[in-house]
Amino acid sequence: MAQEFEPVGSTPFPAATAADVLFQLRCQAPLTHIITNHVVTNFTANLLLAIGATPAMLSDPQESSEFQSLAKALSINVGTLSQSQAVAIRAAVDAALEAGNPWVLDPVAVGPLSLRTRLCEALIQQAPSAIRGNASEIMTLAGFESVGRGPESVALSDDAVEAARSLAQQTDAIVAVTGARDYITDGEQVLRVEGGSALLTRITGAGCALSSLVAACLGTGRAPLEAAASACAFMAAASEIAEERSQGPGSLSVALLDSLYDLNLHDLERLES
Ligand SMILES: Nc1ncnc2c1ncn2[C@@H]1O[C@H](COP(=O)(O)OP(=O)(O)O)[C@@H](O)[C@H]1O
Ligand SMILES: Cc1ncsc1CCOP(=O)(O)O
Ligand SMILES: [Mg+2]
Repeated sequence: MAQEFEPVGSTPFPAATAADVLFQLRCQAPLTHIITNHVVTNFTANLLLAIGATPAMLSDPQESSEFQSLAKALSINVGTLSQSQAVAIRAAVDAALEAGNPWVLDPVAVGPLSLRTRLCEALIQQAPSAIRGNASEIMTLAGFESVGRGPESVALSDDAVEAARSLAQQTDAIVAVTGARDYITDGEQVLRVEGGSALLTRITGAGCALSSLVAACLGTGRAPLEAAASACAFMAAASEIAEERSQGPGSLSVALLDSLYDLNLHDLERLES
């Protein structure tokens, strides 16, 4: 349920636009190449399939490069990065740019760890279409002061809006900073998605899967700001319904797949009330 809160400069994202992107997503089922961490691979693939996208998890450097001629979008996540995965990520991003495909970065736990931090700093110079992270990650990547605690945020998304805007201006990417409220910005306009379920923080992979859902929405060819905000709205609406149907984190993650499967305009409109 939406709260009485109007952060200066942000506007609520309309349900009707999200429903339109959902329709396009289901019509096109965009093939989305995902290089992600080994904690969330299965959950991410199931989540994309449930809503109607087509995930493909490939991580060999040569195949990652070749696959971009087939895929519509690429999702990169550094959650369990290794030196060899970094090679595949670089190959895939180069190929995505070559093919003209949109690509999304999820900078999991960027900051305290050098391998992923150096890679993320290099990747944001490579024209990502969107960057999705929690408040700590977005603040760190934007060069704002922040203390991270591994993959979990220690900051509020409400306090990371300026960092998100700054990062968007630095990179020309859409930046989505998520948390109790999600903010999605192109550096000027800031859209807001409210609602959802705090129980999402009690299962692993909600943020990672959301980043891949952003990539799938971008793969429809929709304008990146609307595509990224739509993915956030899908997760918020579906998790709100899933929480009502579940008893805790275990049943929530199953109920989330079910509610994404039959998500509709009516569900998305609940976020506005
Ligand atoms: N307190 C909360 N209430 C409702 N939804 C939340 C809350 N915290 C996070 N979420 C949602 O959980 C998903 C993952 O976001 P987040 O926790 O910020 O990412 P990460 O898992 O990368 O840390 C997003 O859809 C976000 O809106
Ligand atoms: C627990 C964990 N450890 C490394 S990656 C990862 C998953 C993080 O998932 P999310 O960022 O979606 O919470
Ligand atoms: Mg994360």
